[in-house]
Amino acid sequence: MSSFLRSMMENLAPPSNSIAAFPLLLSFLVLFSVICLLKKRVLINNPRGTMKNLPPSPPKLPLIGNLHQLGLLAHRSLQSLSRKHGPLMLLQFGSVPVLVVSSADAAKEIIKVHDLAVSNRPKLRTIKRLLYDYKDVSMAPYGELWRQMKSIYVVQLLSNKRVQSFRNLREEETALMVQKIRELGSALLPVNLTDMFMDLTNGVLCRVVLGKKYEEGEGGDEFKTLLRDFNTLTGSVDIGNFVPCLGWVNWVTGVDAKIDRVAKGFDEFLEGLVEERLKLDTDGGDDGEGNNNFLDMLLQIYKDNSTGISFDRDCLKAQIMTAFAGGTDTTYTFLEWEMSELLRNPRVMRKVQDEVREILSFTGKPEIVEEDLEKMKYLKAVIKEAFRLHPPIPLLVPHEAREDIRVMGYDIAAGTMVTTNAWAIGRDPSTWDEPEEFRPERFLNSPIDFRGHDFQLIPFGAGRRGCPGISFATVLGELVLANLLQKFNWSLPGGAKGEDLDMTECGSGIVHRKFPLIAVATPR
Ligand code: HEM
Repeated sequence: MSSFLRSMMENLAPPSNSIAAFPLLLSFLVLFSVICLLKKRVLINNPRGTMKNLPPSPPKLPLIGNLHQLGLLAHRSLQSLSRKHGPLMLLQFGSVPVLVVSSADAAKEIIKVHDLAVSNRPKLRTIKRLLYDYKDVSMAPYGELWRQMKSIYVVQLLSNKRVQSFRNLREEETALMVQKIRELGSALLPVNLTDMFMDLTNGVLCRVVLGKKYEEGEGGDEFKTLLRDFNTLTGSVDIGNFVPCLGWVNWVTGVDAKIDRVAKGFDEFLEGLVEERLKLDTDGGDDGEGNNNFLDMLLQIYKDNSTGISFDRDCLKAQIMTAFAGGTDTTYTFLEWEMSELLRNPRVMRKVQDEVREILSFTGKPEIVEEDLEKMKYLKAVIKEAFRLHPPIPLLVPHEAREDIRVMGYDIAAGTMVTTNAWAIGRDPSTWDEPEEFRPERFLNSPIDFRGHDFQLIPFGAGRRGCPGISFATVLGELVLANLLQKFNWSLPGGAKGEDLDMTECGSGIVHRKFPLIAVATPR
């Protein structure tokens, strides 16, 4: 409370509990608040003599601003706030201004007009410690290091040609999962699809990124735990980022110690891998995947001085971490939601099964191969619809404005964090007819795609900082889904109906199912 207000109240306060002076006190308080608000507005609007038109904001608390309004599922809380305050809304997380983007038009204007200006990432304390001082491509500030790493990802590690080259590996890992499901199904045992998808994506990413799989007993368990902790830590809100004087909270709650343990555990693991690979190289050995893996490709660039690209060992390890962590949980979460929606919607399940089975019987082949996927139009529509309703990272990855910009008539200051609510955009009734319904037909005669050109569907983000793993993730998703639908009939345990399936969400960065997806597979 300001000394002015305090002294005014002291002067006005009657000696007894008399209420006689109350209306007068109230009038003064109202007048004082109005003066304060006007003064504040003039200060905000006119720091250098120029009027600023800020986006609407909900009221905030001292010190923490709007942080208390985030809730456990931030994408949902932000959606309800944006319904009140509009598709461009300015929140305050402690000392950090945060622009929340909740409509396709607003996202389009930001990416089409201001992509370069918002291509920074905010500096977050947990990320700094887990990702080698922001040396990985996903959280590096906009600049030379990011440009070089992103071009390695786009041109070398995840180019269409490279993604094609992982085809055998994808088919092998999918066949392994199908075999496990078949065994459970034949023994009339339910299948934990969440575990199956986690193992599958873990296996694929291990082979693609590291060149080999880590099974249980070979450090595989420890690796999985580290990865789970990594994703939980990077997705959680660290209040010290926004309210520096509360930075000690993570120390008291033990989160700091956990970050140190995970960072150290991963560094030891990655260091061991790099050493092992460098030694193999000297001995002229083979790593099992014919050097067609990210680690070997990155090592080649790391050692080769003629490419014009140079990075240190920490940077190398940071890229491996990102590819692995960025690719595994997102892809398994996407498979989990996709199958959940099919189990909840038997009509759609039958229709997509008919399509997959018909195409396979037409080709006369015993197994689905990737060329067949091209013909599966309804399956592709199912995947788009699942991405619309369940983008695995509902709030995408935050950006940061590098300079002052003007969006839809509002002034946004340099340093503002920019968060896009892809989840809310996918359910916006002004864009989508019956947005809460799982209706893949809406995509059948529509050119809308999720590759970053159609802003009403952006589960992978868009623009310069958009995800380079789109083809990698979708071709795997299509192959897995087509196999599961072709080879098995699916139902829920105990004869439960689709509408009984619990769809509760959980998690803050990557949002997955709260409860594992359990289903019964009947082999055909
Ligand atoms: C369903 C699967 C996936 C989803 C939904 C997804 C989603 C995203 C999103 C929302 C972003 C941030 C975009 C933005 O800032 O605007 C991102 C960035 C990124 N993703 Fe993915 N991703 C997936 C799979 C993958 C895979 C498989 C890889 C690599 C193996 C990958 C690597 C990356 C990288 C390196 C970035 C950082 C790009 C940058 O900052 O320039 N992602 N992803």
